[in-house]
Parts: sequence; C-alpha cells; structure tokens
Amino acid sequence: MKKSLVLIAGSVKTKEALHHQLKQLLGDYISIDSYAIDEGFVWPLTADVVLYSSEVVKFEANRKLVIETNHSIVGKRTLHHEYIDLLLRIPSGRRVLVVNDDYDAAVELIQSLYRLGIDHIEFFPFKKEQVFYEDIYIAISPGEAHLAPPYMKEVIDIGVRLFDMTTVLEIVKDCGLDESISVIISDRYIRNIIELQRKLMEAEQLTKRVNEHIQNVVDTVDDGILAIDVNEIITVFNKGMEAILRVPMEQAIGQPISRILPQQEIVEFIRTGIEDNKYFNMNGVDSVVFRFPMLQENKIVVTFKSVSQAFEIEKTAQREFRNQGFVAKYSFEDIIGEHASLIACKQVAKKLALSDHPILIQGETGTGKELFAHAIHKQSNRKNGPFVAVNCSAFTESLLESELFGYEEGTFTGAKKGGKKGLFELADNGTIFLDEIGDISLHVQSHLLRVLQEQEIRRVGGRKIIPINVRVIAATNKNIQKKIEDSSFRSDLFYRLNVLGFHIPSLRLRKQDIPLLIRHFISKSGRWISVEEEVMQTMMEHNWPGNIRELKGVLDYMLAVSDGRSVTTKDVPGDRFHSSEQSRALWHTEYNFAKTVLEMREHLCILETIKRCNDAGKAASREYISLQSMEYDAFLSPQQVRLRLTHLQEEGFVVKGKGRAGTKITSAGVDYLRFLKTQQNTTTTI
Ligand SMILES: Nc1ncnc2c1ncn2[C@@H]1O[C@H](COP(=O)(O)OP(=O)(O)OP(=O)(O)O)[C@@H](O)[C@H]1O
Repeated sequence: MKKSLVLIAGSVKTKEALHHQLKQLLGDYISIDSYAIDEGFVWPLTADVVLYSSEVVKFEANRKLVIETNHSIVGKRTLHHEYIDLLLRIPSGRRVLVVNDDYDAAVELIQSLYRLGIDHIEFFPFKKEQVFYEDIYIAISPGEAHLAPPYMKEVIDIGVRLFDMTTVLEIVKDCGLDESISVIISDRYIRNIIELQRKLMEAEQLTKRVNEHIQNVVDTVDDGILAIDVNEIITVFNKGMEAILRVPMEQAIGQPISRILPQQEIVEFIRTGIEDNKYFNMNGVDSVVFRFPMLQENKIVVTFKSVSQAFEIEKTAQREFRNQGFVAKYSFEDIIGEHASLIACKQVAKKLALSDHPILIQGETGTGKELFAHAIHKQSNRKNGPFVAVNCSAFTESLLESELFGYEEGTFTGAKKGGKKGLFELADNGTIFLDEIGDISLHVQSHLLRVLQEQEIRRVGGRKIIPINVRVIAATNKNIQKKIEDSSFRSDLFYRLNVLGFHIPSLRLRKQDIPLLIRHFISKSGRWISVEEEVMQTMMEHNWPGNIRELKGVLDYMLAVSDGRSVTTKDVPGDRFHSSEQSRALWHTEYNFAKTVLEMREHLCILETIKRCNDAGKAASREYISLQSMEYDAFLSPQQVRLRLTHLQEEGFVVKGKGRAGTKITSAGVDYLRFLKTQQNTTTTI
C-alpha cells in the first residue's frame, strides 16, 4: 500500500501550486492530500508524513487541528524556476521592493534570491507600515502582489515558491521509499530545470535574432546612431556611426562614451540634456547631433546627421509642399513701394512674422494683403513648413467647412472613402492664410474660433481630436467693425484673429509709388519698354479703386496694345480706365462673355472644381464637376458641363483632356476665375 502524505499550506493558491509540484514528482509512489488553513477545516488528520508549507503554517495548524503522524516536515521553499527569467530581465542596478506576507518572509526570500545568484538587482524588504520607498518603482512578490504600494510602476508576480530538492528527498526518506526512487525523483526535479534552461536558450536565440534585426535596421539608416546606458556605456553603435567616427562597432560597444567620442563638448551635450540638438563639426563634417532620452529604459539615444543631408531632407519636404502648391512665393523684397506708410507697414509685418500669434491684415481689394501673408510666412520660424492659402469667399458654407477641417468617410453623399484631410491638417507646422475672412458664415466662424482656442481640430462628422500646430493669417477687405455691429461677424473671433493686426494703405494714399510699381511690372514682364511722361501723369491722376491689382491690369493691357517700344497715350484704355467704377467692373468688361449672374456662377463652379482637382493632381471628370455644382446652387448635368467646357475651351480658359486625363485649367482660366471670385464678392455685398 502506498504511504500517505498530507500537505498543509496557508492559502488555497499556495496549496494548489505545491500540490501540483508534489503530484508531479511523487504522485506515482505516495498518496497525497492537501489542505489550506484558509479553507477552515476542523476534522482530525492522519498520515504517514505531514508536510507544512512553512513554520508559521505549522504553528497555526497545530493550534487549530488534531494531527496524527509519525513524521512531520516543515518544507524549505525556493524560487519557482519558471519565473527566474522575469527576474533576470530586470535591468542591472535597479532597486526592487520584495513584497511578502510579512517582513521576515520578505527578508527570507531576499536571502534565497541572493543564494540563487540573482545579485544584479538591489532588493529591499517590504514593511506593511511603510508606504513610500525612495527611488523604488518595481516590486516583486511570490503571489502577494496585491500588497505592493499602489504607486509602483511595475509589480512582478514571481509565483508561489516551490519545495526545494532537500525537502523532496526528506519526504522520500520519511515515506521509506527505495534509494533507487530518490534517483528517479531527483532526475525529474532536474528535468524541470533543464526544460527551463531550454526555454531560456530559445528565448535568448530569439533575442539574438531580434537584436541582429534591429542592428540591420539601424545600419540601413545613413545617420549615425548610438545609445548609452545609465553608466554611459555604449550599447548600440551603427554603421553610420562607424563611418563618422572611424571606429569599428566591436570596439565601441561596451565602452564608455567619453572614450569613443573625441570631442568632450559632444559628450557634455549628451550628458546634460539642456538642449535637444546641437551643431558640431565631427572629423571635418558639419553635423547636427540630436539627443533622445528613453526614460523607461534609462538609456539615451543619440543620432548624428550631416548638415548637407538635413538640407536635402528639407529640400524634399519643400519640393513636396511645392508640388501640392503649399509654398509661399513672395518675400518682403517683392513688396514694392517707398512711401513712408508702406515702409512702416513692412516694418511692422516683419516684426509680427517672428511671433506665433494670429495676424489679421486689413486693406482695400488689391492692396497686397496676400503678398504680405506670403512674405510673413517666409520670414517666420515656420518658413520651412507649408503655406496654405484659402479664399474663404470662394466656397459655400458646407464646402468651406469640409475644406478647412476635413471630413470623415460617409459624412455626406460623395464623401471620399477614408475621409479627407482638411487644409488645417495640411498646413500643420506651417501657416494657413484665410483670405476674405469677413465673408465666412457664423457657423464656420464658431468652428474656426474653437480651432484657434484649442489648437486642435475635429473633422466634419468625426470624433477623433487631431492636434495641430498652425499659424493663422487672415485678411479682409470688408469693414469688420461694421460686420461686428450688425452681428454678422463674431467679436470674440475678431479679437482672437486680431491679436496682431495691421492695415495696408490704399494706392491712392501713396501715389508716389505708382512709377516704381509700373517700372517693377514692366521689368517683370521681361520687356524693354518706356512709358511716356503723359501716360505716367494719367496714371498718377487716377484714383485706383482696385489698387495695385487694377494698376497691374491696366499696365498689362497697355503693354499688350503698345507698339513694343513705348507706352503712349493712345495705349491708355480709354473709357474703361477713366471710369470711376471699381476695378472689378474693369475686369467685368474684359471678361464680358459671361452675360448673366447664373452663367458666372456656373463658370465659377466649373473652373474652381477643375483648379482644385488640378492642384491635387487629380482628373476633373464631367460627372465630378456635375456633383460639385450642387454645392454652388447652379446644378449642371454632366451633359451641360460638357457644353460649358466646350465654350470655356473656345475662350482659352480650359483644355479638355482625353479619357482619364480630365480637363486642365489654363493660366488665362486662373485669371478669369480670380475675376469671377471678385464678382461673387460684389454680388454678395450689394
Ligand atoms: N506692393 C506691391 N508690390 C508689388 N506687387 C503688388 C504689391 N501689392 C500688390 N501687388 C500685386 O497686386 C496684385 C493683388 O495683390 P493681392 O492679391 O496680394 O491683394 P489683396 O489685397 O490680397 O487683394 P484681395 O483683397 O482682392 O484679395 C497681385 O498681383 C500682387 O502681386
């Protein structure tokens, strides 16, 4: 008959783990029953051998129970081998709290850990009455993790400790089992450890493969990359680094950084972390060194990028912005004028460029508000970011909202799959220029105000909050104060936009600049042509309601009709020019082939849709234009779009492409579109 063994443990969890261990090792030779004091049993226990999980348990059990036996053993316990690797993974030198039922048990566990050779960590025993342990954020516990202080960042459960080999052999002896059985059982014990060793080796191989992969990845990057640990020892060193320092990786890894880096100032820069990046000359190469602390892992990653490469990257980004049309074209040198009012205006704008607040530019139509916006962006710290210009009056309310803030998939019929980024998202890290801001609806105004306040956007129909870093420059030729009075413009939005603001003087207040501007536009046209004094006089006498745009238009006309040598009075555009009407009317005559307001709206819709598609590198199909026309209150069937396109092509405003190429807008078409937009303003204001 098999000998009987009763195991008495404190908790059910410990009982189950120890029972499992005994069953696996001794189950073939002895019958095993296990109890936990927690379970509260009272009947008398009889067994050949009684095994207690600890001294405390023995004391408790004998106080509460009747136990009949010839042999009693208090088991010695050791770390569960399956959890050893969790401890080995804790970085060297860490301070770790050891949490157990009581202080003595914690101390005992620490002693056992040190005996097992786990000495790369500094262990501290947990005391129930102590709530804070300085500089300790990792706790380990053999099944008592719930006792760990709540502020611990990581609590590692190292499982219930199992009986050690001497306890198992003592059971064998007290149960009177054959000598040969002890050999089999110790083999079983060792097999568990070998199994663990095998798993560790597999894990080690996997880690090696992952490390090799990471090394290959960092080696494919041209930049130099290195990492150091808390003791400033180099742990990562890629090929780029080898090339920069001319030191092979094998020689660098494991060495203190100060021994490998020749320049002490770079070591200091890496050590102190006062700045994130700094310029250095490394072995004759101009480099920018970036420092990234990895707080979690107590490491610092440092990258070295050659300045010429950094320029290349910047150029690529610039090219990309240019392809998308998101680039500022003009700088302050392109703003012509020597009148004191304009010089003062430029000085103010240059100063404002350096801050990051919104700017509101006011001034009559054609005074150069957009020109100033370009120049401010180019002068600002955001000059390498995108510059996105939006003419707010060119869109209907709903279209403007989705253009500015984007939309999520399925928000409305015709919405693109996957949604669409708004212009604010596209302008991230750059500037958005909101032209004709005075024309936006109250609904869009409140959306814009939210964006300015929060510096984050939510796409139309979306829930996700997208943080953005965009500077807003707005412009208007409307009297905003009047709009605030009649409640069509929110005063809070005005104050937000007008944190910094300035007014551009109209041309009639600085007529001295007219000859200068005329010479500038002639030289830009690439022609050598003089302007008769009398013509110049006429120009000086005019009031220029359309300001510089009008002046430019008149000059373009005169250059076109002149004999090529000089502009004379006969080239001055007679009644059109002398009329006191706004320059918009002047354009109207030039583009008089659109007879009705409806026709103009149709042209606006068609040309604007084509331009947007062209700018985005997409084809503008008749069906798409037809779909868009609903937004413009000028619905056109695809068949009607075809007829209008033929008409616009005859005028030289578009070129119809074959098949998928779609229709393209010409530069004359862009001018006409600009005219139509100005017209639209007039119709809305009148
Ligand atoms: N000071 C200047 N020097 C040279 N060109 C100028 C100047 N001011 C304006 N222009 C030119 O005049 C035209 C109109 O300028 P811009 O579009 O910047 O005016 P705006 O005030 O934004 O007009 P709107 O109110 O109609 O939007 C552009 O072709 C621009 O290049």
